Amino acid sequence: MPALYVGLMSGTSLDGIDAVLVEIDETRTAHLDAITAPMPEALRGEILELIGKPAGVDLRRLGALDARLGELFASAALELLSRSRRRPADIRAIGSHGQTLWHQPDSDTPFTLQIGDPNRIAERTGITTVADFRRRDMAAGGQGAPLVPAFHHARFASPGTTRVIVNIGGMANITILPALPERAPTGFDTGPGNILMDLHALTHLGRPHDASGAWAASGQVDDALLATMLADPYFSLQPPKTTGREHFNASWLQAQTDARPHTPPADIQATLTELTARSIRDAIRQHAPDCGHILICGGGAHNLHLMHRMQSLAAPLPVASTATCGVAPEWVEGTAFAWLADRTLRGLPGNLPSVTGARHPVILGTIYPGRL
Ligand SMILES: Nc1ncnc2c1ncn2[C@@H]1O[C@H](COP(=O)(O)OP(=O)(O)OP(=O)(O)O)[C@@H](O)[C@H]1O
Ligand SMILES: CC(=O)N[C@H]1[C@@H]2OC[C@@H](O2)[C@@H](O)[C@@H]1O[C@H](C)C(=O)O
Repeated sequence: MPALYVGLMSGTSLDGIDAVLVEIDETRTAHLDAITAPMPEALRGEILELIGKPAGVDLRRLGALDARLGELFASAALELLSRSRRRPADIRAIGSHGQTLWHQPDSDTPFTLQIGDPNRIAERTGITTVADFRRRDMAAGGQGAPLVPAFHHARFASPGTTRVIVNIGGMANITILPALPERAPTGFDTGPGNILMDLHALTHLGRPHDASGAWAASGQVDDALLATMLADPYFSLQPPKTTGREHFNASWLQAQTDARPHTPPADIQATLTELTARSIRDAIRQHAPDCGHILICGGGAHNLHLMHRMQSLAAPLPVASTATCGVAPEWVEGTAFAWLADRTLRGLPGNLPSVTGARHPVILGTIYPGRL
């Protein structure tokens, strides 16, 4: 019997909350409807302030933010239901990723912190909510990310062809789906996705992103700057590996551009776009030399200049959007968290140890019951 789920995703770009209505049965996952609820500017500012000054966190603000984000996630789910004319009773569960505030998998005490109180989501919507997906994988020795590769495998694997799924959100991550179905998928974060381009566009254009990459397309790549950026040790680390705003952030960008004070802003944008495209291409070349097909998802799929650069760097390999395989690129992550919630409710593991480095597969997440 198919069941309906809602996937909620608020990613590292902080551009909004994706809420996706998904129908799942034994053999198929189909997304039926979706909305993006805007992230209120004040909340976005508070999140960035907390992430930017981790040593000076005010616990009262952190607690309040957790509660307010939970309410916002609940509102996004209810808005989606009202738009698609469904009642809470029609929905088996919500899978909520939460908002990552900090992710530190490689320290003495590894931890990852997502907020957006799931109790509030369950209480406001009355729907059973699954959340806190990353920490069990980390407790089992994994990176706690990326988690979407298991869904990529279920939805996009194509026996006979090695496919690479590339998510270009704030950060970028790849999933390698081997041609031989008996081989386990692999994957990792390749580095920055849109985050550095977004930061630079905000500073110089006053806009949250470089629409379609038009500004980057007007500039020239600064090869020396690109080489310095690519020399960042993260790019040569071997997987399993994950990264985030803790490393690739405004200070990182400032340090890079300070070293090249004469490079015009449009050229820096062209170079940042090239950094994203090159680091993804290099990761695919090194880790999936037999790749036959690249599929792109995440908001970066809407950056035409970035897509052209990916196509040109990967040629003759075909590079296409996941839309060509039936899932619009902006809804893949939300759909994945609905799928992961279904795995949890069915008592099935959601992590891939071959991706996260965990010692073994685990059932991910915590279940917050809906209304009686
Ligand atoms: N039309 C567009 N032109 C250029 N860039 C775009 C466009 N639409 C979306 N983007 C980019 O996509 C980003 C959002 O992508 P997405 O929602 O996949 O990220 P996320 O889920 O927040 O991040 P992550 O996957 O790292 O958690 C925006 O911040 C912007 O940079
Ligand atoms: C800690 C965290 O939130 N990581 C995100 C982030 O955004 C992209 C990349 O870095 C990926 O590792 C992960 O998200 C996706 C949804 C994942 O877990 O697959």
